[in-house]
Order: sequence, then structure tokens, then C-alpha cells
Amino acid sequence: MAQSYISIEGISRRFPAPEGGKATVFEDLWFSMNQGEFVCVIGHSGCGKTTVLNILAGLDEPTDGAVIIDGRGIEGPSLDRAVIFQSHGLLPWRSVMGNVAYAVSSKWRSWSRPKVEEHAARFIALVGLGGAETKRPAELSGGMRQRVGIARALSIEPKIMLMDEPFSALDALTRGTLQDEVRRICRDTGQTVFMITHDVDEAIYLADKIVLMTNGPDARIAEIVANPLPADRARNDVHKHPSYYPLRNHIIDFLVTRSKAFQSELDAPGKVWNRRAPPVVVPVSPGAIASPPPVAKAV
Ligand SMILES: Nc1ncnc2c1ncn2[C@@H]1O[C@H](COP(=O)(O)OP(=O)(O)OP(=O)(O)O)[C@@H](O)[C@H]1O
Repeated sequence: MAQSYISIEGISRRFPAPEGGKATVFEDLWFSMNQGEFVCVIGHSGCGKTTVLNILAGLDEPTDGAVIIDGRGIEGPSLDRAVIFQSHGLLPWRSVMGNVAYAVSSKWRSWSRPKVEEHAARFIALVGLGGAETKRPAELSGGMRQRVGIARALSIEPKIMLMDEPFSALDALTRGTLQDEVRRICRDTGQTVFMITHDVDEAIYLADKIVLMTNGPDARIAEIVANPLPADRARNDVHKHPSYYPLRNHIIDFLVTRSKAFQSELDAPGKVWNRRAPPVVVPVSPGAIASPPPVAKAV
């Protein structure tokens, strides 16, 4: 059997609780990703999405369990894994060019200054910030800062892109353009993407798989939804696909109703829950052909 590229193996995270003891954010999560896959994670605030992302980034460690990437355990951050944070994480004393060029020169240490800046400028232009290279973060709007963070992450051409609501601070037009660009770049370069979002339509447009997490504390992966839309999808056409509304309704129903009830359903007598293999669901319209082939129940 082919080995997964990223394998999350039974990770838990507990923090000291204010009242003493430990608070469990999530317990015994199992999940894997193949190389080149685009995965979105959806779940209510506080279920531990950012904590999982920080563990994948090597910025935090699980209390139990392990994450294996390409056959090796994670040992801290790596330039093979770029992170786009909600809060930009820019160096305030550096210009737009300085922030992106710093990342580029960290990755390719032997490159000359002009080569670094030429490479950085391409990605600054890509996110629509050509002309703003000399500005410092304090001179930019929140959305512009977020675009610098996206340019910086894309510029180091990482194998894995970890994104925490990367488009949430952007206006609708810029968001759409950058979603298209990020999707195109990730597909062209075969990057593996783990992205947190609260935007169901964004997940439907971008993801191959959508991981649904139950509410915290003690959150778990409720389901993995395999996106039945064709991999080669166009933004303007996704809603015309016969499986679009079944997919959208399934996710919204989860967020509105099932994410809360899930825990008590699982605790019902006689319920057997295999944490190692959360159910894979392919929501399709009756009669539609699902892609990828249904590996589990279609609803
Ligand atoms: N360093 C920490 N110390 C104590 N508790 C923490 C720490 N980091 C996270 N938590 C707690 O873990 C829980 C999950 O936080 P996390 O940020 O991962 O959730 P999230 O699902 O990403 O939320 P959001 O959607 O609001 O960003 C929260 O209750 C948070 O208070």
C-alpha cells in the first residue's frame, strides 16, 4: 500500500487548565494526506485547528502521538513547510521587499542580492503589490499585509503549504484572485496544502478533501469529505455541478447541527468509533458520478 506523505498518528494536545489539571483540546487524531493534495479543515472556533497546524509547522509539539512527513518525524520548523498565519507575522522594520527577500535568501543562501530581489519581486507582483516594495507593514492595510505574507510563503516554493485562514482579511475581489493564484501555483508545483478556513465555499472551490472537526474540548475528526467536484474546476462553474449543493448542504448541516450533537452520538451505548479511520464521505446528487471514486458511503 502506498505510504501517505503526511501522516498524523494519534496526536493529542493538552494545556494546563486555569483551574488546575489539564484541558484537552483534541485527543487521538488520525489523518493522512497524499503528496499534492489540497486539504481544508473546517470546525468551530476553539476545536484546535490552529493547534494542529502549529504542530505540522513544527512550532508546537503534540502531547501524545506523532506526525510523520515523508517518512520522518517533525523536528521543528523547516523551509520545506511555509506557514501563512492569520496575523501575517511580518517583520515590522523591514519593507515589503525586505520581508519577502529575507525568506528567499534564507532558502537559497548562495543567491546574489539581485537574484533574490528579482525572485521576490515576481511574487510581490503576483499578489498585486507591485509598486509597494519599499513600504513597511505599518504603512499597509490589513489585507495588503496578508498579501505580503502570502507572497513570502509562495516565494520559498515549499513542499508543504500550511495556511490559517489566509484570505479572511481580504476584500471579495482580491480574495477570489488570490484563491485562483494559490490554487494554480499549488497544483502546478505539486505542493501539499493544509488550510484552515471558516468559509464553506472557499473549501469547496479549493479542496480535494475537507476535514470536519467536532466542537472542542476533546475535539475529534468527525468525517473526511472527499470533494466530488472535478479536480479541474472553474470558480464560475462550481455551483453548476450537480454535486455542489449536496456537498455544500452536507458541510453546513454539519456546522449548524451535527458538530454539536456528534459527541453525544458517539457516547451512545453500543456506538463503536474507530478514531484511526474517520469515515470518508462523498456527498453527491443522486445519479451524479462522483470523482474520486467513492471509497466510502455516499450520502
Ligand atoms: N498555548 C496555549 N495555552 C493554553 N491553551 C491554549 C494554547 N493554545 C491554544 N489553546 C487553547 O486550545 C484551544 C484550541 O485553540 P486553537 O487556536 O487551536 O483553536 P481553533 O480551532 O484554531 O480556533 P479559531 O477558529 O478561533 O482560530 C482553545 O481553547 C485555546 O484557548
